[in-house]
Amino acid sequence: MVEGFGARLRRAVAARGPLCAGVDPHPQLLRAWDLPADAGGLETFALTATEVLAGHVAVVKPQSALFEAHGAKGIAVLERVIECARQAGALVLLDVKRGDIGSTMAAYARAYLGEGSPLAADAITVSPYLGFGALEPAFALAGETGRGVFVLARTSNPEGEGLQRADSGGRTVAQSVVDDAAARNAGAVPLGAVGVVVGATNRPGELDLAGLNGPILAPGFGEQGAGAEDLAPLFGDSLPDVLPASARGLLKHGPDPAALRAAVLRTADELNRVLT
Ligand SMILES: O=C(O)c1cc(=O)[nH]c(=O)n1[C@@H]1O[C@H](COP(=O)(O)O)[C@@H](O)[C@H]1O
Repeated sequence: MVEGFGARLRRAVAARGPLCAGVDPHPQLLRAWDLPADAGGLETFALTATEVLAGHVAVVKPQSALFEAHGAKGIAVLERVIECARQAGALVLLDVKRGDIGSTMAAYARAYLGEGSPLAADAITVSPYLGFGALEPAFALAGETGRGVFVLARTSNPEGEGLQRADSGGRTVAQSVVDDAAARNAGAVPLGAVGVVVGATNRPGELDLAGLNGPILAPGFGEQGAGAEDLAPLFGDSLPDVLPASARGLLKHGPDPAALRAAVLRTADELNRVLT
């Protein structure tokens, strides 16, 4: 039987700490690294960043859109980033935010979670807007292959509030996503494979995460304004399952690999101090 994603993630976090390093090759960052904003620049940027970051963190999160923007060449670089991160011992959470009707979702699942697919990662981000149940093919394939799925619940951006805090039968939409994920994770040991995304920029007390039994991706840490000290008030007892994610806050320290390495080590230390 394959080892579940929850167990794989627990092991990685125990060894390296909870920081999730984003590999987001924004054109502005390429320019700041003195690279052309083309596929060649993308390749140098993404592989340099991944080689440095993936040796020190449990999870690397490449942002797919920033590779897709370069067409087929960008996708080829993304495949190499996934491989490079894996070689360096990190789990790869591919940030693709997919979500579709079930039959199409099955195709997305095969692309990103299927054994042998060139773009298969250890986990992906998905959007529940077509219904939590429409994501079932991704949950099923992730379960079979020891991979994970992170469902957007309460995102880090200010525009998410109206939709995610709307009433859904006496609870917020965001809480209903958390509850559906909890139902999917019930009984999993040590941790289920269905995670949720809850931005680190959110206010404490909005969500009940106690029964989730799954990982929580917390982007917004770093460049979007949340700091290590915000995590305990926001996540309380769920803190051990939180993966604080930062991309630009780390990547802006390149292109010097030593400076980038120092930044990721500093951030990981800061988190360890607050979280332990
Ligand atoms: O799913 C995500 O990763 C995500 C969800 C969310 O609520 N907010 C959010 O910022 N993200 C992603 O996390 C990354 C944040 O990047 P930085 O703001 O540069 O640290 C980007 O790749 C976003 O697309």
